[in-house]
Amino acid sequence: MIDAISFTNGTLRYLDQRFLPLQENYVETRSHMEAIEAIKTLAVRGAPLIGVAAGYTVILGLQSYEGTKEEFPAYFDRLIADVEASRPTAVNLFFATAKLKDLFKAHYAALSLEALFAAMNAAAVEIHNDEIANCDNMSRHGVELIKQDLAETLKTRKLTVLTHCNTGTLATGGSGTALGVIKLAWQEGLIEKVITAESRPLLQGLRLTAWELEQEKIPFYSISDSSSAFLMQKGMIDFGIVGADRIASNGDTANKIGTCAHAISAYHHKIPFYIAAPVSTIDITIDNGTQIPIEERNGDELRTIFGTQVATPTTPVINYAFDVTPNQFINGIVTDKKAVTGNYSQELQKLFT
Ligand SMILES: CSC[C@H]1O[C@H](OP(=O)(O)O)[C@H](O)[C@@H]1O
Repeated sequence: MIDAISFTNGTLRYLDQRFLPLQENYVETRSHMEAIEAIKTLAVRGAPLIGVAAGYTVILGLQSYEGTKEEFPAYFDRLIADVEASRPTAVNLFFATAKLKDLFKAHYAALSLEALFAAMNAAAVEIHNDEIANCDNMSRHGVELIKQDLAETLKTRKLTVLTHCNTGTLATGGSGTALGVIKLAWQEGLIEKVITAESRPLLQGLRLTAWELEQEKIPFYSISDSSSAFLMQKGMIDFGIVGADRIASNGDTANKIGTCAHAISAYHHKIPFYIAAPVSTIDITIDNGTQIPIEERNGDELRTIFGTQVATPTTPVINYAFDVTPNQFINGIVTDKKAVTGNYSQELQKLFT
């Protein structure tokens, strides 16, 4: 399996995703500021992997601390704030920092800094291991849902599935969320081919999902984001499955920009459209998608393509990194605990009991 991220002997090692698939550059660092920059620049990306990286980034910050125990709370607050400022939408990042903040609150007074840091280090490793395990559970639940919902089609032929952005090993450290479901469905003989939307502007679909599918020898075609409606109209897509960066308690889902257009088109063409995400991506504290902070990124991501200027430097740009798909366009939310369908407000809440 691709080694997207690891933490060994106090050193964070990650595969810099900005240069894939043409260059496989691994980076090692012991600097939490460098790790934060890696998250900001999408060298490390993908909601679950951002959560894993956030945990390890805090550990790097702890390793750099040289002050007294009395001075530590102020340092820890700044460290957490810097990590949480790296990317605002993927709730997995805040899920990870919340775990570490809870450990601080519970144990700072009683433990030595050494013991507290050891407990936080163990928690960061647990977050990573959990995300890997989540993928396997999610994949199983997703395949069962596909077998159920597409049973009629499966009687006569295999399926063609649309996906968007990258939700595989590069986004999770495990087999993947949506792409993990796709990989298992392929292994079980359910999939004919994958249609991977390029995912402008940073092309996670064209670059990263295509690279993962090539590694897995799964047949696929890449398409421009704007092609999905036409392929659906021509009957070339049987279902869609994508990841998520934050899911509201009513099932409204934030995911890579372009997702909502695919979902609305799928709804119009009566094609099932699913979200696959670990429970750590669900923000049960918010009622609906309007409350999800949507990251706006530098307009140069559109004005240039990987260093080549394609628009004038003064071209005005609106560059939202994510959009929000209303729950009415989502046929099911596949999590590591179960596949949720029906009344999301009720059913998602049950995942936390
Ligand atoms: C496993 S879901 C990953 C999720 O994260 C991606 O965003 P980014 O590449 O900007 O980190 C995209 O929204 C994926 O769906």
